[in-house]
Amino acid sequence: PLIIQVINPNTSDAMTATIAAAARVVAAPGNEILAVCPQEGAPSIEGHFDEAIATLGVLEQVKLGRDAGVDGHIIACFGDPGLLAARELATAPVIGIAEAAMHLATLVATRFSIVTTLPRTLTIARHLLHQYGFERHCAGLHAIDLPVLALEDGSGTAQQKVREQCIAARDRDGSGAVVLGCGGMADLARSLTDELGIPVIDGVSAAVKMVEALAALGLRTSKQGDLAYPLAKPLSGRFHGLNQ
Ligand SMILES: NC(=O)NC1=NC(=O)NC1=O
Repeated sequence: PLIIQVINPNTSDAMTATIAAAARVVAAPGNEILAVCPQEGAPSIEGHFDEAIATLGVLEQVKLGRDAGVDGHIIACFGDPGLLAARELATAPVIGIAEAAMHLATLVATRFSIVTTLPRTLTIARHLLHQYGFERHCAGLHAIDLPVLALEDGSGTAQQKVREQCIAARDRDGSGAVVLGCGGMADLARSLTDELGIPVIDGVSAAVKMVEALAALGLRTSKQGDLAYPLAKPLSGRFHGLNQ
């Protein structure tokens, strides 16, 4: 059995619980989901600045997980904050939910759309499409124009907006699949897939199965070249020891 660390990079416990539940639904029997979030940081991540703040907390959690011997790390925020830095620190695989969802979307459709939260985070999704090489696969990007934590306010308004944007994406973009662009949407994928009749993909569950696949194949983060462990040097103050 595996221990899979799922890191919610924001500090909102309700969203950590949503993410953890979605991960546990799909985890193979016997595999443990260790859901964590940074002790300090941003309550939600809605832009480049928030991502920079969150990255330190992600790295601290990755180090704790590695030292606890987890079999994989998942960065459960759609910006995949700190992904490559985390891979330097990690021994086990590190999967971001955006890359996981995008990869799976390309396996079931020739073109996919993305539905995310605030319009200003659309640029972050575009940057990831470029970084991962999926620009030509993405037929459209949509935002529900609600803040991330609206997904946890219990009103159902955000969930309804996600549903509307997924339907619009299916009917207007000519895409065969939709990627949910927020960790807080993780619990919506199954019901939307059934209702819309096309694959609606959540990156949390996608990442859990990718970690399981990599572990089954004996594949871990390469420590050759740029993903080798961080160079040994004395880090000062709050960063002391983080690179060890
Ligand atoms: N595009 C997003 O909504 N990104 C996110 N911000 C968070 O705090 N969690 C996410 O997944």
